[in-house]
Amino acid sequence: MAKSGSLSINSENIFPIIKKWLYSDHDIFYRELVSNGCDAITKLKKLALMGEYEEPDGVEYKVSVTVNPKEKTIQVSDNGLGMTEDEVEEYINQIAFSGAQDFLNKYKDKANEDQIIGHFGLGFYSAFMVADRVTIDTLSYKADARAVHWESEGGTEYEMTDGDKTEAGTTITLYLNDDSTEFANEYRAREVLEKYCAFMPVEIYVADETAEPQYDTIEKDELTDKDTVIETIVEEAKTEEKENEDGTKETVEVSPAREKYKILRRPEPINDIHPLWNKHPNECTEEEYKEFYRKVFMDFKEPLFWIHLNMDYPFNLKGILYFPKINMEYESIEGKIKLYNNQVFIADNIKEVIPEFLMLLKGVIDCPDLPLNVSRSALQNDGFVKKISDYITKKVADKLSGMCKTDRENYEKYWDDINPFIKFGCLKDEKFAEKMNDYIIFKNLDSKYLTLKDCLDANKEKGHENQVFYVTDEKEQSQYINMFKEAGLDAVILPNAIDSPFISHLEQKNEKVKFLRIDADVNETFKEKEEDDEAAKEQAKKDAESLSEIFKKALGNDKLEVKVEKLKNESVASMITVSEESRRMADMMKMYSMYGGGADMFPVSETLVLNANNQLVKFVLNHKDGENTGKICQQLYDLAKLAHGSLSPERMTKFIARSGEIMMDMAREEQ
Ligand SMILES: Nc1ncnc2c1ncn2[C@@H]1O[C@H](COP(=O)(O)OP(=O)(O)OP(=O)(O)O)[C@@H](O)[C@H]1O
Repeated sequence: MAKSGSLSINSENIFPIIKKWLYSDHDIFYRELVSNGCDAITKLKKLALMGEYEEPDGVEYKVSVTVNPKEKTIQVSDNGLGMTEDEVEEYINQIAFSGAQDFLNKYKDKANEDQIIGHFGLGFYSAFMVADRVTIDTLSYKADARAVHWESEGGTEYEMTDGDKTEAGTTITLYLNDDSTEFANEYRAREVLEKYCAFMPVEIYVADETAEPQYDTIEKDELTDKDTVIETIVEEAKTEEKENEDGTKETVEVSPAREKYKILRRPEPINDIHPLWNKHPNECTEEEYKEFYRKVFMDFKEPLFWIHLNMDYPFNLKGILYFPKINMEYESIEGKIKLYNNQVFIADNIKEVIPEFLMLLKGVIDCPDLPLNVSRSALQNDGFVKKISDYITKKVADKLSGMCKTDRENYEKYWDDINPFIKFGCLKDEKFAEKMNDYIIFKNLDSKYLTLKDCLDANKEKGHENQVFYVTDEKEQSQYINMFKEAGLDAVILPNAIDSPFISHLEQKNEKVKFLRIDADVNETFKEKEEDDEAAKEQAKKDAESLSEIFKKALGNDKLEVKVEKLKNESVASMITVSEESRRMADMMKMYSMYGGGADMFPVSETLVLNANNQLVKFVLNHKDGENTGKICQQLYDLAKLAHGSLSPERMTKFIARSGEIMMDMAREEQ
């Protein structure tokens, strides 16, 4: 048999396009060739099961990748079903080629963002991305099949002759082009194969033909039939001289003579052919889940918990989603969901399949039914893909709500870590929000966890119907927290950036409910009852106007909002309140300003609240033009500001100088 032909229909341009188009990740040729080898083995195993093929005794199915950096070659060998001459003609010369051509016709004009997921569908011809010359040596499993040798340079012309393969299977040899020699490096090969093939269903071995052989020494009883013994090492018995009671000496054996073997290092497959996600959840242990997580994500912090997805109908989907432990202060939250198709890695974080908010998790999803040889935008509009995404969302919500109902203790324990994720999910996905509605909890000032209803009920009792008070920063808002506690009021702690949009979302859903930061206003409970006496009211009004004037003048700020209240707690002189609306608006602008908007367009409107019951405030009112009045006003304003967070550097410098002066005055008085 000798046959040559041209693959060319009008193919001159095709291979340059393949090379260029896939330039960014042409390492996928490894995946394509190795997965073809796995497929060939899986098919042969099926034939054997059906009785159409008799397996040779002791057959070990495997795909071997052998690199040779000196010759710049790569061989991918399998002992699968192989191909007859007719099959090479059909599958390689016609189908594979037309497959490659189809693929290009469809996608060559598309921009990068419309990339085909994982470039499925290119198959065997991806070899030409990295090789100038490719050969196939194959022998079909069929009884009287003849071995075939196929070769092609540049991928457009081929030659077929008799081959010399004697065992069923296929060996593909790539003669790498000068740009791609890196792939003949064993470590590079391992890196690529570990990325794409880590869970393929047939054992994959990698070796460098040119590397020096490596050896191990094993005990005699560890030897198996598969080992190649290089040398038998005889360790002589160890003896010791021992003195008997009667003073005579004797030599005793402490360890017997031993035989050991020096063997060729046993090859280890690079993959795990039984990934944990394929096991039934009932059969997996906690340690197995953790081990799998460490191995796949190289994250040595333990995950909080996980969800094992296992579905056969109406579509096939398996996977494990982990909730990672997040250190909010130092890390941005960035998850990783690896997508597989029948144990073949496709890509990370494909947002068309996995709901965006789930991208914060880490996990693996294997879905053989996914139409992956289509473009991303087509995937996005695919009803089936939407169903998959909905299923995953539902499973996550079920797990969380189930935990809240039956394992509340752990749910609370994890809440601080998982709540940003849940809140993000509620904002992004209406269905998820609905399912999670009753399982959103809030940590209060006593570190207890309450539902929204609990908070509303408690506040209603205290006369604050439909209001929820919250703290965003326990240090900055400590003055207010203390006042709240003294008054027997409660607030919830919402420290994360996501909380601000989340509470707006809750307010939209529960129309009457209003969230107020603890410093948004002076709470009615802190104030003395208003006087009934008209004259007293009139006087209070006048005093307030007068105080406002004095402070504005002393602080040189006409626009300052001043409010005078009679607080029950006389020791409080001044405090700052910040209007809820303007603060939220400013927070939002701050968030947008990261994307180029102006943060200063919406200044936060703050009010200086003075306590008319406080002695210092009274002093100011009665000593409008006093020598120290200005200083006292400034100091009271700065103190209020300090209790509310911090001063600007400039203001802080003045504050320290002024405090010094005040103490100096006190010292002088004592003299
Ligand atoms: N190692 C192999 N052993 C046996 N047959 C093979 C082997 N490699 C390829 N083939 C045959 O050649 C055909 C074409 O291969 P190719 O990789 O181009 O596409 P595919 O595997 O069918 O599809 P895709 O890779 O796009 O999922 C295969 O369907 C298979 O029949």
